[in-house]
Amino acid sequence: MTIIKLDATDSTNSYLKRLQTSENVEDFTAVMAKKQTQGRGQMGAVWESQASKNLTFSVFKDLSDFSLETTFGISLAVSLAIRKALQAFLIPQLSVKWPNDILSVDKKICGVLIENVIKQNAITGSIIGIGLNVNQVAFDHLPRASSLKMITGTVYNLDEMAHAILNQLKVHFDLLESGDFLALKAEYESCLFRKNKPSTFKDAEGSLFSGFIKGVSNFGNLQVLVEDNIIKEFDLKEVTLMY
Ligand SMILES: O=C(O)CCCC[C@@H]1SC[C@@H]2NC(=O)N[C@@H]21
Repeated sequence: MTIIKLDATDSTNSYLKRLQTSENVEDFTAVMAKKQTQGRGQMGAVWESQASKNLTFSVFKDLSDFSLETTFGISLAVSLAIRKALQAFLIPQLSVKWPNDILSVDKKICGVLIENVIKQNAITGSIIGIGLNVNQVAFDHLPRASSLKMITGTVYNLDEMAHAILNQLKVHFDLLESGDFLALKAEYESCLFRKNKPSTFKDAEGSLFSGFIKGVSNFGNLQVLVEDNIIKEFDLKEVTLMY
């Protein structure tokens, strides 16, 4: 597993995307940058991260020989791999906020941006961008963000953390490849943030509604009990969990 280390780039996801169009990139090649000038988050958001304090890295997963039933499998493997790696560092109360934010003690410590590489109408690879807040100690205007250092008081080595996540990514993609999709989904649902708790959501029009998260579909849609016996499914563009 090659790790390319950069002092700065626009976005490690964009860097890896460019690299794989110009050369043959091996499975699990990773790009790590001390600083991103245009870090990207989900749904077009900006990802901000203090230089040299956190992990901002992207991993290329070759999917050309991978039989993938649904792309949600990638999301499952990635979220659970990060969670497992962090468990080994004894990070407390880890949960996954749908679809793939990692929380500790109900605060967001890690965001994931998965971008698929499509060639001739088929998904041939995935660029998995991981922003893990490690040693940063303040997040102005982001009251729900935190870092490993803020939670445990420990300063962590970024290289060690990256290797631990890479190893777990490999383990979890192997599980996915050997047909463990439903087992991974069950594990994901067992650590799903606010599952079965009364929660408030915002729909695409901006209206609030309440319900209980029950799980996820095989395609990764969030299943919410909105009224007695009525479960509705939402995709990422259709709903935001307001906590
Ligand atoms: O929660 C989110 O919105 C996803 C954040 C993903 C951030 C990471 S940092 C490394 C990689 N490069 C990027 O530009 N984004 C991802």
